[in-house]
Amino acid sequence: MAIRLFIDGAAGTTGLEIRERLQGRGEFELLALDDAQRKDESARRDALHAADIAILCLPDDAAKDAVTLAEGANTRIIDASSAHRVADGWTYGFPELIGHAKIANAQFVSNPGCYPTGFLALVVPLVRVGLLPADWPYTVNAVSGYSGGGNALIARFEEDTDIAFRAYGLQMGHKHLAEMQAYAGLTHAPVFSPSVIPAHRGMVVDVPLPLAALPGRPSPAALHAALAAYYSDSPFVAVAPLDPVPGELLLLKSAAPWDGLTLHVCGSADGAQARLIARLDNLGKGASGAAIQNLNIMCGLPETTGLRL
Ligand SMILES: NC(=O)C1=CN([C@@H]2O[C@H](COP(=O)(O)OP(=O)(O)OC[C@H]3O[C@@H](n4cnc5c(N)ncnc54)[C@H](OP(=O)(O)O)[C@@H]3O)[C@@H](O)[C@H]2O)C=CC1
Ligand SMILES: CC(=O)N[C@@H](CCC(=O)OP(=O)(O)O)C(=O)O
Repeated sequence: MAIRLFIDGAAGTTGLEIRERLQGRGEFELLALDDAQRKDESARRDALHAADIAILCLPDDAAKDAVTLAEGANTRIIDASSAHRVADGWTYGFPELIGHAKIANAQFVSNPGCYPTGFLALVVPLVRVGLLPADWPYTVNAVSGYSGGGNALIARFEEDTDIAFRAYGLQMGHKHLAEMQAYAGLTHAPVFSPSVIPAHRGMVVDVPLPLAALPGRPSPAALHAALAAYYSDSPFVAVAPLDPVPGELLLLKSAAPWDGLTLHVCGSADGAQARLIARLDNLGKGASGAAIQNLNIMCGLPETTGLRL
């Protein structure tokens, strides 16, 4: 029997990409609400109760409401919003870091944020093996395609084509800080500089490291070897070769949807400095691709999404 799936927020940016990834997936029966009903509480409650699994692609407040509406049903929930990332009773849906078994058995799974996906993929394995300290004040510089801000930011960038670069998070309180700190087990929240470029999708997350000032002075080669070993079996995460250090990394405006995540260790010749850099699609491994990966794991299906990795 097909697994009944309800996407609450199916008309939004993340929901739409999830639906696209599910095309041709006969294991799932999609419960859909038409435009007149998609924000109707009683129709949403009915769909949330009828579904085996619901994926929430909603603003945070609406995602919390959806969880309340689903009360009394055994529906398993994947929440793409940031409402439950560090909440009790929720499993953080980052299989490569949390473990597949926890996600397979969870009722409530919270999809990671797009920026934390890059940051945590780079830092967690290295903190775990003691190559990077948990009490270092890390910095994170990142750029995102404008689809990262959903329909509202897409409309803004498509209407105002004069914007060449948008720095934000300037009050230092970005909503992704909590999950970055919590899942890396850091003493201090990182200093986070997010920004948006006039491309629809794509993301670069850059963690600069003054290696010579770190305890034990880890070498770029040691960082690279640890990441390569950690992700050696991952279908989603690739670690680029250490040598040669690329002259440049590009995000292309024409980039196609992509569910992979590529990690780079760029070290200076004397080993005194390095930049850990993650490249991903904010709508792929950063959102919709990760939701499908979690859905597959929760249903005991192969975890890959069918999209290029
Ligand atoms: N875009 C991205 O790259 C990423 C997004 N996310 C998260 O995923 C979630 C969805 O984001 P995204 O798809 O980008 O946002 P969008 O704004 O593109 O889509 C949100 C959708 O939710 C609908 N919606 C809003 N309120 C309600 C409600 N009360 N009941 C039912 N539907 C409602 C909206 O409808 P309407 O437009 O008519 O109001 C819209 O269709 C957010 O929490 C976001 O932070 C996470 C990782 C990356
Ligand atoms: C470019 C842009 O605006 N990006 C979003 C993050 C997108 C994301 O990861 O969504 P969550 O809200 O679910 O964490 C932001 O910075 O708020």
